[in-house]
Amino acid sequence: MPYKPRRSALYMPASNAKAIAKARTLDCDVVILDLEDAVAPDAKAVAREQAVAAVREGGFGSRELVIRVNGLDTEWGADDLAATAAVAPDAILAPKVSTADDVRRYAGHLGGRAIPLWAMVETALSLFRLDAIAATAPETGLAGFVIGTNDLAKETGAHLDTLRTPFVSALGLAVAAARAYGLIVLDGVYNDLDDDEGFAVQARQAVTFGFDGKTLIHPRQIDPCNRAFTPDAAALDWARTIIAAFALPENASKGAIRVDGRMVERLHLAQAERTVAMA
Ligand SMILES: CC(C)(COP(=O)(O)OP(=O)(O)OC[C@H]1O[C@@H](n2cnc3c(N)ncnc32)[C@H](O)[C@@H]1OP(=O)(O)O)[C@@H](O)C(=O)NCCC(=O)NCCSC(=O)C[C@H](O)C(=O)O
Ligand SMILES: [Mg+2]
Repeated sequence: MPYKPRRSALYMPASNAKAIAKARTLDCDVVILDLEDAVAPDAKAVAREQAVAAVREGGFGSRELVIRVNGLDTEWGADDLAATAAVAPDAILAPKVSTADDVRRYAGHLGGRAIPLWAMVETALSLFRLDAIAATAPETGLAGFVIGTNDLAKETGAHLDTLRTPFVSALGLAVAAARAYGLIVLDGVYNDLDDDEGFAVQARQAVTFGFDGKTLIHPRQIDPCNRAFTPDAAALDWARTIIAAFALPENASKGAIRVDGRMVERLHLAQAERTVAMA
């Protein structure tokens, strides 16, 4: 499968027509039209109509277009799923997934259409069910996890700091569960819109955890996020050095070699190839 960048995934309320129009010009890899928590109850119907119209009209170029629906336990969830499944966005994002059966319920509302499902990891219960939730991928079309640190903080009573100290183990386990079943995995949002330094610190932490990208709430977070998730010149040089070393005839049958004083194995070759593809 060719590498598809999901470094920056910008949420916007689908009730905000101006934001949707602006998204077509922004440098994010993924656009998430939100029907859920960013939309007030009396704007839910308009948001749904505008999200559906946005998919129909297109104009988002190479950006992936994802719609986050309301939960199936709300009065809007089933209608959101029916309307969005009919226009088939690049993925449908299901909120507040707690169990494997929750994913099956969302998948059951897609009318048999093969639309990738992404699941929010944002309930306390989900943290104990990550393996079972991710394992539904072949049967449900589950293709991604998106972390929801705001809801996790709300449910657990934890205080969110820049480095998400209360959730470090949860973040690591979510990445591991996603990788175990071939899902993509996106980090949560950074709420402090004017704190560029804090955002950069958190984005670097997300890269360290192995996330594919980070969800965002404002256009000003896109460039620093893309920078954080794009391999820098040193990483790219090192990746190319590893690829070149394994391409030498004398290394053709070796599993581990010495490169610039470091042990390098074929698993590092695979990582190096991914780095070059990302760059
Ligand atoms: C947070 C905001 C409400 C701030 O809005 P505002 O103060 O109006 O922003 P600015 O004046 O700075 O906007 C400048 C221009 O940029 C456009 N803009 C702003 N935000 C977005 C956006 N997200 N997408 C596209 N365009 C955006 C404005 O329209 C201005 O444009 P222009 O007039 O042409 O200059 C607002 O940023 C916002 O609504 N953000 C998204 C909120 C959202 O979607 N939240 C839901 C997801 S977060 C979450 O719930 C995660 C998870 O579930 C969890 O539990 O953690
Ligand atoms: Mg949430």
